[in-house]
Amino acid sequence: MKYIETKLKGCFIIEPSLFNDDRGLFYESYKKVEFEDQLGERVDFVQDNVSISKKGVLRGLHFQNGIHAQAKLVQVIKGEALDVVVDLRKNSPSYKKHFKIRLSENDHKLLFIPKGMAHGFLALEDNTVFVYKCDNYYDKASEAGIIYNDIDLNIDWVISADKLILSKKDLVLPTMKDLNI
Ligand SMILES: Cc1cn([C@H]2C[C@H](O)[C@@H](COP(=O)(O)OP(=O)(O)O[C@H]3O[C@@H](C)C(=O)[C@@H](O)[C@H]3O)O2)c(=O)[nH]c1=O
Repeated sequence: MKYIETKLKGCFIIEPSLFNDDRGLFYESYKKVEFEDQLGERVDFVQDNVSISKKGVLRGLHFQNGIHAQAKLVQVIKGEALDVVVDLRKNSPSYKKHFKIRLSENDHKLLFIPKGMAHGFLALEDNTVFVYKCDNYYDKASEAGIIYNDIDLNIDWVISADKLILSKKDLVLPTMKDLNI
């Protein structure tokens, strides 16, 4: 497995070693000892999530507040998604910067998102299956987010706004300015 740090410190792209044979494909998608060794920190995942999205569905940009903050290890096992991470760590050199990556069933890449980031993704195909591990439980009261089209972030979501499908909750998320970020 290859671990490549992104421009956001502590946020890694993971490229598994792929084993193709006559039957198909095998790869390890997560190996705790190697993962923690590469990251240089301990991460105890406690919850696994799956979401299935139609093409054009945008989920995000989400995070959980305070002690409920979550690090996430995300991947797409069917379809394709544009994954976006925003650095909200005030002391970080990449504070308020975002990183984008396409994750798909074809490249088998994963992304590790440390605590202190907002996360969202856009499904680029119907029935995109997004699978992720979290190191903290879902806590409804701690849910928070930033609106996907925040002017200061200026994220290029690659498809036009009229084709995006968002939840009612995500359509009314505040801006970074509203949140004093
Ligand atoms: C996230 C989550 C949701 N739910 C419930 C709440 C709600 O009724 C339903 C759908 O929730 P949401 O609309 O918040 O789901 P979704 O918009 O897919 O939320 C997710 O978005 C991506 C971008 C992330 O990074 C995740 O951490 C998470 O915030 O599922 C849980 O039971 N456990 C969970 O961990």
